[in-house]
Amino acid sequence: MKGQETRRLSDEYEVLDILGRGGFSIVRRGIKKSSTHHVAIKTLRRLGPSVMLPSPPEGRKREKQQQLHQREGVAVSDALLTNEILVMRRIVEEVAPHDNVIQLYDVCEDPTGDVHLILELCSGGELFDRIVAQERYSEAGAAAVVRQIASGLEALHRANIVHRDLKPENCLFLNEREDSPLKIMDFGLSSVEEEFTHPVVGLFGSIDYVSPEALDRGQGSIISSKSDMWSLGVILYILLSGYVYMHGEFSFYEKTWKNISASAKQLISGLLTVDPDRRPSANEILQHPWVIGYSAKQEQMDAEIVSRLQSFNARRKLRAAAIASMWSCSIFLRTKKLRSLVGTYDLKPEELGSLREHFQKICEKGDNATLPEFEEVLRAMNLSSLIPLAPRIFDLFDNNRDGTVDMREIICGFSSLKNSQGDDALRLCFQALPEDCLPVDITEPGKLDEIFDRMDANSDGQVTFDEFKAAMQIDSSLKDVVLSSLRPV
Ligand SMILES: Nc1ncnc2c1ncn2[C@@H]1O[C@H](COP(=O)(O)OP(=O)(O)OP(=O)(O)O)[C@@H](O)[C@H]1O
Ligand SMILES: [Ca+2]
Repeated sequence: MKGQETRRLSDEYEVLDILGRGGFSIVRRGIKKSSTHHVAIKTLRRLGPSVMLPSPPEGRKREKQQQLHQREGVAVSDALLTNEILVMRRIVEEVAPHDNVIQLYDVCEDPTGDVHLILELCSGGELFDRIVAQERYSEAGAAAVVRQIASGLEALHRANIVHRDLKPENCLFLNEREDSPLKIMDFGLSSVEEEFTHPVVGLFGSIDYVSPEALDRGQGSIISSKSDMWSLGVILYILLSGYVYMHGEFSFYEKTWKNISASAKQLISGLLTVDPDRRPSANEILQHPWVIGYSAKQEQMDAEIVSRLQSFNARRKLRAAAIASMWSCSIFLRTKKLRSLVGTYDLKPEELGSLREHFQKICEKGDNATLPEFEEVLRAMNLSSLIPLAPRIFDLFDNNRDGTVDMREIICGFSSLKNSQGDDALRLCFQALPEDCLPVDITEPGKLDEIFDRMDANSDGQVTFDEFKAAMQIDSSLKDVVLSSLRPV
């Protein structure tokens, strides 16, 4: 990684298509202009003035602590962002390059405060996607996966970095080749063992893979590198059975596990040991006979396990898609701001339809509009009273600060303006979105209700803060919704 000075992303990189979205980030493909090297660009948005990319080796610890403490009063999204950058920098200094840890090439910071992490591009897909697509799947194949994750963890743990959100979605293959390295990524929730980590960081993370000591926030529960080993145990449990591991319900049910080698079961039992001190370390399991491949079976896994794994993966993806749609919740929150700008500007359904048409006609590049294009749409619709406000409205919707807005979001915003009830607004949001950008089932009758019911634990038709918090802990992806709502607009 080179110099720390603030440089604009667009000077050095050409930004291409979207690879994925996170809670308050967007990841896009990019090309380094000077070398045509392909990269992934993860853009994180921050509040307030630009701070603290550099950190000199001497007295680094104290300085970082101060920086974090100083920022304690700021938004959650900011604390997480700061954390991710600190951890990535530590990886650059003490871990990289490593075959199984995502590499950070560079950091760019825009004058607006947005930070772009220039990362190694992983184009080989997610861990489980590849496993279920394989024609042959054996214990030996699963062992190769565990070996790679353990090897990455060993290097991270040696640098005192705890990932804290290890899950299959955060393991990507570098390329399409069969022998592609598997990379651990997404350090947004990670921590450095001997350093201060903003407590808010611990609020998030996927409950399915989290260790008992991380779950129990009581006194004396210390999150250490052993917490990652638990998560690896859960991943392995799923890899070899196709069953989701439930806390406290851990068994090697006779029928499912009868063909799995004793050595693999012994490893799982070790990793899923409640007492972290008795749980093996990454370094230790790298010597384990099953992990090195010595005692891992070569035979094709039972068809039943493979098909269960496939359906687990499908369900997981569907859930992720539904939750990604909930991300549109943020549209609702933004609508409030829009209302404060333009009042209850009532657009009739026909007008909404024509807004969409105009956008489609005028926007050159698919769904995204520039400010002049947006103004042109307003003029075409005889909404000239809104033109003086156009830059501010535009700004409200320009999530990633790239000078364009997604016209679908603007339509959603306007369509929900007159409906002050959140529920209705949300429903409208989904209706206004073109069908092809929604997960298939979200428009099904009852689907949205289901999502709300899930959050509304006492069924009084309202989601209290406590219910919301509980839902967030059960389903970490809900943090997307929260974070988007905290995102500055
Ligand atoms: N280096 C990369 N190469 C290819 N795709 C990537 C890369 N980094 C991230 N992605 C894609 O972008 C998505 C979001 O990235 P990431 O998980 O880092 O964001 P996040 O904000 O931490 O998300 P979350 O915490 O919600 O999982 C990933 O699921 C993945 O599909
Ligand atoms: Ca992620």
